[in-house]
Amino acid sequence: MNELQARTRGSVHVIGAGLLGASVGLGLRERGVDVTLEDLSPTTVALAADYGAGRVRTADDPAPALVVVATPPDVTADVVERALAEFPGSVVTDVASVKLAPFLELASRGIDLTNYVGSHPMAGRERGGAIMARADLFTARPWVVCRDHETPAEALALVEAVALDLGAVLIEMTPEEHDRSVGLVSHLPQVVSSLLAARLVPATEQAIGLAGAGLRDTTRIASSDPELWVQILGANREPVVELLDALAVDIAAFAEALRDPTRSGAKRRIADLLSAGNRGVERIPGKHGSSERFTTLTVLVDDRPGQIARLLTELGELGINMEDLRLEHSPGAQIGFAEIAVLPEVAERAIEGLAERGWRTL
Ligand SMILES: NC(=O)C1=CN([C@@H]2O[C@H](COP(=O)(O)OP(=O)(O)OC[C@H]3O[C@@H](n4cnc5c(N)ncnc54)[C@H](O)[C@@H]3O)[C@@H](O)[C@H]2O)C=CC1
Ligand SMILES: O=C(O)C(=O)Cc1ccc(O)cc1
Repeated sequence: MNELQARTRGSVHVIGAGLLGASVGLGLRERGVDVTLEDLSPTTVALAADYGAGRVRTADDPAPALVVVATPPDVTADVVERALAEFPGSVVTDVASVKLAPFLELASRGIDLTNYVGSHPMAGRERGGAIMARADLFTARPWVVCRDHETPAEALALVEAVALDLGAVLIEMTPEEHDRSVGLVSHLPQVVSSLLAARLVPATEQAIGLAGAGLRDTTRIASSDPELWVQILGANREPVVELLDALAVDIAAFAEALRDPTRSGAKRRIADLLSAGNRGVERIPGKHGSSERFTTLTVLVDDRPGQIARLLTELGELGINMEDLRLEHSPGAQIGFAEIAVLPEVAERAIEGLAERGWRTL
């Protein structure tokens, strides 16, 4: 086992040993953190323990330093309340996909929330369950932490230590900011993807047989668990309904323009909406060739064995860290393109260094 030094001090108790809970357990166990597991389902606890996500809590175990509540959103407030009562000296966090509803629910019950810090890792999979868990689920993914001014520094530090031990990138937000943001980047895409995929149900085999990457890209998350999403969307309905209403206006405008594209201004309206999409997609972090944070160099690569390996080695020798790589090559063509994303401040040095070594960049 790769026991890297853990930032997390003390033991962690996970309540809800499904996809998220077991993934937290697996990742922390890799760091040598003592993890105990609990679930309504004894089979889920046994499975998660068998996978190496932790062990069953015993009556002799001292209170954990941190409790991670990874149960469905509709029971999150209840489970957090119970954890705060059962472990009064422990910090309690949850990983539910919505942050305002559980917080307001807890606050309305008059519970002391000093030791509660809501959080949300922006990482998941289409299917839940311990069997789908992965130790690296959170690697390089944002992990939102919702503190308030009364959150003790040690409580915040403990939740942050767990997120960092799991390889995540910390982001602080208020519950309201969080829910608005995920409404746009996670909940609206889920609805659109599901509704789009639902159009395929009555389609002929012949039509479905023509499906390619475009349809796969836009419908991947339509395989998500409806039960979980009914809860998430219900708990974040205000921002999501607002976004859906705005999208419906755009869809109606698009259809109207397309109904008679010969009408004056119609083609421009269509082009404007499509190019707004181009600008939007370019803002997605990590999307190829797009991130504002990186400069993309296109390097011409001869279609000979070992060329890409040589290019990467030589970039390494130049001390250039590659942030992203995309290869483009048409079968049969004598040349390919390696699109390499680098930090803007090293782009010029990379171009010069590569030119000196005989590479052609566009
Ligand atoms: N699935 C995803 O992609 C993501 C989910 N989340 C959030 O993580 C939380 C868990 O989701 P998943 O791990 O996907 O679900 P899951 O269904 O894989 O696991 C949830 C587990 O909680 C257990 N459980 C339910 N009620 C309980 C209770 N009262 N006490 C103890 N255990 C209980 C269930 O038996 C189940 O094993 C949810 O709040 C969800 O919003 C956050 C990020 C991504
Ligand atoms: O598939 C994806 O793009 C995800 O990132 C999944 C996901 C689902 C629910 C969340 O609350 C957070 C992340």
